[in-house]
Amino acid sequence: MKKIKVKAYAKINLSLDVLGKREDGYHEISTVMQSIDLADILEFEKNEIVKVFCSDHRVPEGEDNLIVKVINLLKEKYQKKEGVLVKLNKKIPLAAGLAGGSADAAATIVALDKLWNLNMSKEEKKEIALKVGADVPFCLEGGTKLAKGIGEIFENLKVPSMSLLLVKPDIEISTKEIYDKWDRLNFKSHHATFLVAQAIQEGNIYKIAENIKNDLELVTSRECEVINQIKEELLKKGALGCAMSGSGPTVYGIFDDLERLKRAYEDLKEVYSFVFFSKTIDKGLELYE
Ligand SMILES: C[C@](O)(CO)[C@H](O)COP(=O)(O)OP(=O)(O)OC[C@H]1O[C@@H](n2ccc(N)nc2=O)[C@H](O)[C@@H]1O
Ligand SMILES: Nc1ncnc2c1ncn2[C@@H]1O[C@H](COP(=O)(O)OP(=O)(O)OP(=O)(O)O)[C@@H](O)[C@H]1O
Repeated sequence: MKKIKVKAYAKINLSLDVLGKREDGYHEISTVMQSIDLADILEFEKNEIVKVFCSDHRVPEGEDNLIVKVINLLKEKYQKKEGVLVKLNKKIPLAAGLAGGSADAAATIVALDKLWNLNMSKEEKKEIALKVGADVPFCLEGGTKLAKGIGEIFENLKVPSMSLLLVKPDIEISTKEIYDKWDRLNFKSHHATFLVAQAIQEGNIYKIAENIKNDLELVTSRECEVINQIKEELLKKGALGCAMSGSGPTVYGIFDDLERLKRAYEDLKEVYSFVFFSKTIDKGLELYE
């Protein structure tokens, strides 16, 4: 029986400017999105029924799972009667600001396109992706992108390779709540994206690290003081710069010295439940048939 295996990579936001609220409730943003070397592994196999098995029991296995959402959208669009078995080996922490569910959704689009011989165009894949979530179109493409709109209008960038330390405190964040609070709190954007994109174009990791900034950090760190604490610790331990990813709570630091990074990893893993040594990569998905 044909099986397809996909590695679905997480993302971080090297910048995130919130520019305003649209009529549909979504926010216009300007952000630099970056794939990182931290991935869920998914296996897809033809079957009569639809069933998702996940290694982490906190992940919903029914209709709320973004994988199931993609399967149902594709079944409807292409009038498919068959099902699929999906095994998800979850490595990307949940509700962490790292687009874990979105990466799984993107993986499902490319896997089912192959498994069900759908011959989807790039535009058709993107259309399904956007129906599932704002981060899913990025996860389909991956790499480094300047993203506008609600995060789906792209310009390619090429980032120099960077070593990162990710630290996630033990809290889970609702993206919707954080955007809602952004409106209520009336914060002003830092407009960091332009400077970060410029630094990337110059290939200058020091300038990138100096400028990384995420507007949503203003909201999340109000409730989770630990975010500022992690940032302070990362800087003290030699990070060139650090910021929160997405709606949080994961914080990452950029390092140019692997010895310092290793020491920071050893120290911080004694304190926080998820500490991960990662690096930037140039793709969002990897498919094995
Ligand atoms: C914070 C980021 O991760 C940064 O890349 C994204 O903007 C969020 O992307 P996502 O989690 O895929 O978002 P979705 O699942 O589509 O939306 C969750 C909720 O976040 C809010 N949302 C999301 C994206 C956006 N540009 N504006 C928003 O206001 C909406 O209230 C929406 O109901
Ligand atoms: N395949 C999936 N993997 C993880 N969570 C999923 C999945 N499908 C649905 N969910 C639900 O979505 C919630 C948010 O999960 P996810 O890990 O995608 O958040 P996130 O990384 O903060 O996303 P983003 O960065 O795109 O805002 C989870 O708490 C879970 O209930």
